[in-house]
Amino acid sequence: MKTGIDAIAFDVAKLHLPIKTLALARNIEPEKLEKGLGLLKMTLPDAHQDTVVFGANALTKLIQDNNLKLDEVARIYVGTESAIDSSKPISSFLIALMEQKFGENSLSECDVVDFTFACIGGVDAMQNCLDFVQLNPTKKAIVVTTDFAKYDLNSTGEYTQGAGAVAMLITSNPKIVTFENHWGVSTKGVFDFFKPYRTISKQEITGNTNNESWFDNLESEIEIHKDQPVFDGQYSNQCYMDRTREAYFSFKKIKNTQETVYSTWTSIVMHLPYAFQGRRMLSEIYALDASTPVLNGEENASEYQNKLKEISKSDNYKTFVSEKLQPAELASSLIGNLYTGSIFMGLLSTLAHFYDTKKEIASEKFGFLAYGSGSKSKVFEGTIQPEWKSAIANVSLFETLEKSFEIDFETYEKLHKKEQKQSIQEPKNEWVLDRIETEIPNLIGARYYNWID
Ligand SMILES: CC(C)(COP(=O)([O-])OP(=O)([O-])OC[C@H]1O[C@@H](n2cnc3c(N)ncnc32)[C@H](O)[C@@H]1OP(=O)([O-])[O-])[C@@H](O)C(=O)NCCC(=O)NCCSC(=O)C[C@@](C)(O)CC(=O)[O-]
Repeated sequence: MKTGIDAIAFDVAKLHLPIKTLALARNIEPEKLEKGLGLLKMTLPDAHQDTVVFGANALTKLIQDNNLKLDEVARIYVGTESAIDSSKPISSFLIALMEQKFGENSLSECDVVDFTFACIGGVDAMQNCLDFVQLNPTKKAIVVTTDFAKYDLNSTGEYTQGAGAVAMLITSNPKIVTFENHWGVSTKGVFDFFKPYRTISKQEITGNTNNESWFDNLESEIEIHKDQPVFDGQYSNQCYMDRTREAYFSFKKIKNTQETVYSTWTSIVMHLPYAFQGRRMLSEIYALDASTPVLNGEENASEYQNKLKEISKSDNYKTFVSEKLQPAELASSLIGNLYTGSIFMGLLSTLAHFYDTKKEIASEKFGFLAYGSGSKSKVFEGTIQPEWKSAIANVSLFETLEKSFEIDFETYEKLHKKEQKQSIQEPKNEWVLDRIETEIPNLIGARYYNWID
């Protein structure tokens, strides 16, 4: 029995800063970001938005566009690394919001949970749901990925920011893509990118040495949560390359094949922290799994790197990139990093591109190379289904991204620093964060949301 993605919906932040504006403000050559990394715009949340809002908007669209009956949905599993609470998962908020809109107790028997492993949590959630549907073919599951990729101002991550969510219906005999049960995995515990609990000594804030209570904080250290990660960009690239290479060859071993695996894939969909990450990182796998070996294993470290550079500039590799990778990059250039949603947005971008260019891809195989910092990669493959076109006909990906609202640099910095309290765009047909409780003691921090028609 086949299992896979039956329907997709998305909600990407509707505000963007052109990359050129950021580059000029930061004294970076715009060509480096546009032509070197493939960036054109970066999206960011409006004042009324957070990751619950994006997830709830994508989920609401998925339910409405596909006339889903909520009592048929057995589970909603969320992939995120932008949780807003250390105990209450985003999926618990989503249940409450969907019941607010579609009726009390309509999801009371639905199993929900969040999966967190940096950018790969959405793939983990999906793999789990595929197994569930395999065991329970009449049941439906939903995977929601939702994140806000926020980096410190002036950091090398700043130009890779983005925000939004993707929601997918996982069923038996799906309309869009089925996945084979072959999963190449590579894992290693490293610190390439992470979001630790940070502390500031109370003494540094108050100037007092006697640990006096400060806003009810009795501890001598004040804990700080930041959305922005601690990271080492070039090291994270190396971890990305190492894990995906290992997972790729693990996948090849599981498939028990001698052939060049990537040649069997019409498109390759990778985790894209920025549009050109895939093409910059894949040249090694391209060389190592080539039918005529390009690397002989005798090279020293610098010869190896030089050969990879040479390969990545070759005409053959450029053709390979434009055929197999470029369709997935198109949306990424206009959005930025979606963390858990990036790989699924890459799939949607590829499908939307082939839909718009009228290329028939039914029965074609796609390769998927997922990565999450910390670090883990999963490599798997899927087959596009005969009804893929009708299933994405109303998704309107590029038309929606086209309507994104451009903001200026000053507004961007105000939003980033949370100084902008008023919404830039009036909300319409979407969820908004209405308020956060500050008075009632046993509800401090509770977040309340409303649907705006
Ligand atoms: C991604 C990095 C490291 C990039 O770091 P960087 O230092 O900004 O850029 P670079 O020097 O690595 O590359 C610049 C490219 O632009 C080219 N260039 C230069 N000038 C020009 C010009 N004038 N015209 C045309 N091209 C130009 C230059 O030649 C080079 O291309 P290449 O060497 O590949 O050919 C940085 O943005 C960063 O630190 N980002 C945050 C971390 C990150 O995204 N890491 C990616 C891997 S880890 C990951 O994917 C997981 C993640 C981040 O999503 C988190 C998670 O799992 O949750």
